[in-house]
Amino acid sequence: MPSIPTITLNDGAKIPVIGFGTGTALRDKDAAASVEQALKSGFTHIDAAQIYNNESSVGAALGASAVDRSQLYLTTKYGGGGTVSEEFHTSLSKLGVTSVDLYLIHHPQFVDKQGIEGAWADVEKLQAAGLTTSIGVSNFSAAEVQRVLDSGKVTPSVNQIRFHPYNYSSHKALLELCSKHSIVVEAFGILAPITQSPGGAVTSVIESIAKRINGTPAQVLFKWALAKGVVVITTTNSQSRLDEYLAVLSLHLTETEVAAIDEAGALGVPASGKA
Ligand SMILES: NC(=O)C1=CN([C@@H]2O[C@H](COP(=O)(O)OP(=O)(O)OC[C@H]3O[C@@H](n4cnc5c(N)ncnc54)[C@H](O)[C@@H]3O)[C@@H](O)[C@H]2O)C=CC1
Ligand SMILES: O=CCc1c[nH]c2ccccc12
Repeated sequence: MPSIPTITLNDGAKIPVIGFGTGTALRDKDAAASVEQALKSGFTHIDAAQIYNNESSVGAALGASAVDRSQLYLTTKYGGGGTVSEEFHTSLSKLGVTSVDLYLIHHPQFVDKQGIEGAWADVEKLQAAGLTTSIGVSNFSAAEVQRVLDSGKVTPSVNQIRFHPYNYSSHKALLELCSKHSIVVEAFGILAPITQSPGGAVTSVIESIAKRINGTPAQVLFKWALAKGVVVITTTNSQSRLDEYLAVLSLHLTETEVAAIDEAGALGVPASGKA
């Protein structure tokens, strides 16, 4: 089983470039079997969150796995409700771990009266206490990232955002700011051109590239995102899709193909689709 390559974050920690998500279809569900299947298939990076309401089942799968904690990359996210410290410790307890690799503020709207600045200061304290190796944000706009940069002592290591060819050009200012501060972008919703906006300009381009590389359109979208230097967070309950996702590691797109996907994406989602 080939090991998943890593990217080095701005704090020196290494993050596997593909992660298995426990939200979307697994939200509010027992995720144990799906996480166990992903770990057995070779995923070592698990993306959890307080609001997915399934951290205990994720923890059960981690506990049952033959994979040592030191070989796992575990993320969870602050979802509001209580203070950052309270919710973080509840997450640790549910996940059955003593620390995580990455803790994110899940959404700028989840920070309540403490505000973005107050929540970030609390997240920084968790890192200083050695309870999370890296810290970051999710669904933050460029203006919201700038507020963290202006108020914080620590630069976020990650911003996890919805990212696919149809919204890539709209992220220009955010991606430039993240790049300037070496903030790694994590992509969710990368398969939106297949799952939510089929039949648009991107479809024919990724189908044609898939034929050339003897792969699938989903694999082309993953490779496109990896070519942009982002970490891909995806999910599935299907063994064949897990194998399909991990097989991207041995595929290659040319610069011309990446540019062709950019151009098709910039034409926008089809009328029936979702950006
Ligand atoms: N930070 C945030 O606010 C958010 C984070 N996430 C994280 O990202 C993870 C992945 O998010 P998604 O948007 O679900 O990822 P995704 O865009 O990779 O889609 C995965 C879904 O596509 C389906 N799929 C795969 N290949 C397909 C094909 N050829 N045809 C049709 N369907 C296909 C899979 O079965 C799965 O349900 C979540 O589980 C969660 O961990 C997701 C949403 C928001
Ligand atoms: O983790 C994902 C939660 C979520 C689901 N849909 C959206 C849309 C925008 C931000 C977060 C989410």
